[in-house]
Amino acid sequence: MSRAAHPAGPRYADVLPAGGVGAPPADLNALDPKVWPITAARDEETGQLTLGGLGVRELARRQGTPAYVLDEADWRRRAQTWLAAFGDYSRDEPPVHYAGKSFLSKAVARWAAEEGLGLDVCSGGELAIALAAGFPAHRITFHGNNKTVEELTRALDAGVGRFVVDSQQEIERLAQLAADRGAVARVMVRVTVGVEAHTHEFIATAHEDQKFGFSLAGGEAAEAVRRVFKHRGSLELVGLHSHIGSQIFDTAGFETAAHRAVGLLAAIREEHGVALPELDLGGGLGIAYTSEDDPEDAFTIVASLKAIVARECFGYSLPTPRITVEPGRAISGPPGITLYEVGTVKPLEGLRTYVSVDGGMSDNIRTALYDAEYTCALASRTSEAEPMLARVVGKHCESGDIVVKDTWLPADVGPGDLLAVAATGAYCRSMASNYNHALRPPVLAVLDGAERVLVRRETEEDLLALDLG
Ligand SMILES: Cc1ncc(COP(=O)(O)O)c(C=O)c1O
Ligand SMILES: N[C@@H](CCCC[NH3+])C(=O)O
Repeated sequence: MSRAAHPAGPRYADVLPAGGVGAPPADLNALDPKVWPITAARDEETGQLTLGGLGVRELARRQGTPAYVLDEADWRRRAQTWLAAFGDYSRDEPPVHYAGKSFLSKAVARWAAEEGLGLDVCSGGELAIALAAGFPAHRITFHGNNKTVEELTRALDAGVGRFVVDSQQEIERLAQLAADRGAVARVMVRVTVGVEAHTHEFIATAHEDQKFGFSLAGGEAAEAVRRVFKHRGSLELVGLHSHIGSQIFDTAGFETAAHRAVGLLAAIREEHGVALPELDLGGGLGIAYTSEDDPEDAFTIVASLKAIVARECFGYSLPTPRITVEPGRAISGPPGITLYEVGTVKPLEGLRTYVSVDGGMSDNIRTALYDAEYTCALASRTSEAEPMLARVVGKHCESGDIVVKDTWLPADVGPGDLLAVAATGAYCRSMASNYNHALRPPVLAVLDGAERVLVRRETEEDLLALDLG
């Protein structure tokens, strides 16, 4: 082992593992395939991380840091896998709708279109990107608890395929807007199924005390269905929608959600004589942010969802509806990494070493917001230095500006080194901010040894252009 470059910093043997960090991995240079994109590898000669056949040193030299890098092959493979898990389906009604909130750009919308996915958007902005990319409108689902009249109008005019209605007011608004145009909007009713998903409070969405959906227990969901049926000329009810939260590993939550949603489907048939054709169980399928996470594969999840719904429907002698899902993170998360350059290293005696990078909470708010955990690796080279307990922090004026709370890095990490944080393809660029007037990093796609800028880096001119003085 080489000598540590920061002798004042804690050695792993001297400190208790903090905040869930386990013992250091046997090989700090290894890239766990569960966590890193499929094409991630170490260059044999230089030791640098390569992605899509490109070395990160050259990439950083050309494009600068911080930068989000997306492995296009991995993204597409995940989309294909989710669709394949469903077997046969109509191309006009794909069973998998990619949740664009996780990350959407025109190129990504085109990848989704080419792979045959549907697309879930939840704002006028996401809709605008999808339409600008030429995404087929009939494969778009429009979500949101407070869609504006302008957004609904635009979506109706564009021919959006499904509206997931989320309030009584919205049902009335949409019915009116559709009637004004002589159109019929295809609608799903979002049902709050009362499931306590085992995930962070801020990303759980099916317990009673939150803003999304119509409560099943309170009877609001049945009332919403009645209201939609009242507007038969302008609204067509195509199914029910349930989304229980994010980063979920345990299918028990989906099981309960399906049980309760199918109960409502049965009640609807009883009351209205209609068996609705579709049940959307939402997204939320977990991914491996660290080697400790063990997500099920898409085939296992889909088979289990299908079996649960079929069993529940059999119990009610109901025809089994078409099942749809809306994975965001499970498609876009693992293919993405963030590349940073180290600026300063500050060993704190007896505690840990703070490694400051050139980004932070403005490009990844998930650590501060959800206590999210990430995996980080020295990317510009390999190192045989001993492991040091590190916290990777950003450059913002905030002590909670943490990118990776606890990680083991080689003790010789220093200024100029590149660090890569894995699984940042979802909810990092899409939740990025300009805090401290930071310039949001670019999104680069890498494939077969070439990179393409999907979203360019912001410039000071961009900042100044918004500020009218
Ligand atoms: C309605 C809905 N569908 C799908 C998703 C996508 O979730 P995830 O990216 O965790 O799969 C979300 C976000 O949580 C959501 O709110
Ligand atoms: N943004 C969240 C997920 C919730 C978004 C959709 N309801 C995350 O990063 O995990």
